[in-house]
Amino acid sequence: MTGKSCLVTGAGGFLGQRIIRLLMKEDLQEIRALDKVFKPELREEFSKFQSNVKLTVLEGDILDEKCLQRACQGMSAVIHTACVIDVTGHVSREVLMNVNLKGTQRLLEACIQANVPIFIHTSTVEVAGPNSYNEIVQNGHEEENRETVWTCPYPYSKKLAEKAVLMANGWALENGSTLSTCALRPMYIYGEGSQFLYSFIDHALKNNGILTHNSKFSLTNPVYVDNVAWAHVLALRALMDPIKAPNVRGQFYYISDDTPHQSYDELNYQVGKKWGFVLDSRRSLPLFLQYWLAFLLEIMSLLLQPIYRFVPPFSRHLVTLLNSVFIFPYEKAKRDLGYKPLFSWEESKEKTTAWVGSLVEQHKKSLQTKSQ
Ligand SMILES: NC(=O)c1ccc[n+]([C@@H]2O[C@H](COP(=O)([O-])OP(=O)(O)OC[C@H]3O[C@@H](n4cnc5c(N)ncnc54)[C@H](O)[C@@H]3O)[C@@H](O)[C@H]2O)c1
Repeated sequence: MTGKSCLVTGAGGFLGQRIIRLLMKEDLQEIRALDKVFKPELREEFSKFQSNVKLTVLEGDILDEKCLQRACQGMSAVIHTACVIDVTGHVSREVLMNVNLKGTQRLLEACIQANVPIFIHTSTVEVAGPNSYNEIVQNGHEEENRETVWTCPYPYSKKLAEKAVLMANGWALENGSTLSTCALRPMYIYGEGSQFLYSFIDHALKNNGILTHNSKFSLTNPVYVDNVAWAHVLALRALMDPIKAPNVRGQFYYISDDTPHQSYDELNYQVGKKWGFVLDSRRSLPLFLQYWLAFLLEIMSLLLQPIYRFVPPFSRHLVTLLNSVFIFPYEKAKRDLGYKPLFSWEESKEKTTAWVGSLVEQHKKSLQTKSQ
């Protein structure tokens, strides 16, 4: 990849910063890290990297066309992870559609104008479903062409964004060459710094160490964050490799690893048990009741819409997402990208557990300070 460069959007996020760290070890000339906002600690870490690669940090919005033009200028590739994730309904539909779909479309247009020939898009397994908790997917694969039927903004905007990216494969650039695109669909991502894991642990810390247990019926294959980041680096290498690229252009890949199949709650427990966290042992409502209750709450929200914004505590989509068997191996990524997880389950669990331990420590310290 000598003399090559890469722009990473969402570079201040959970996944984006891991991609930057791995890219710094690649044979690249320049990396541009773009995000709406960077935490000061991360900026400092980035400024201290010892590497031959030039790292430029850009603060800007992917909806800002001028910012995108500047960011894309002279780049050989774009890895697009910037996104707003929300499955609770707290973020407005408009924001999700704008950032996730319009932002992706604008970035594609900026690549055409700036002659950036490679575009790697971080999609999500959610573009494929699950559509019903009754449907069991234990060995899902790319050839099935699964598609979410939900119109809630996160899966919907991600589905349309991925379609836009894959459709753009083969587009002519201003200089006459063509754009190559591909999309990666990671499973639920865990690891140090996960905002979801953080909120589960934070909630449990305020609840005597009891972890919520509302995804009892799910069976998924979560993936460790550095393994997902690694898949992005391999996708970049593949699209830059004239021999591998023809197989990868216009394709999407499920990205998982060797993390054992488990429910989301079980994963929280696995990385929290060392610190005394336990799963809530109370019985929960049968799934079909949860689902219909969610439906009633959604109707209530719709009726109240003209006078009040009522966000239901859970939706049919969330009940389905949290209670489905939805598992996708990584065979196609292995075949085309040479993907093999960098970290085993044991290593990933150990790192994540240590991070959970640091959250527990922080919590204890903040309690001590309050009591002084
Ligand atoms: N976290 C998961 O479990 C998971 C699972 C599958 C796929 N993904 C995908 O991975 C990608 C990264 O997710 P993440 O978990 O790192 O999320 P994250 O929220 O930590 O990172 C997203 C980053 O995008 C940035 N961003 C948002 N709006 C922006 C804008 N308008 N302009 C510039 N930057 C903007 C945010 O500031 C944030 O730093 C997303 O595309 C997501 O759909 C995540």
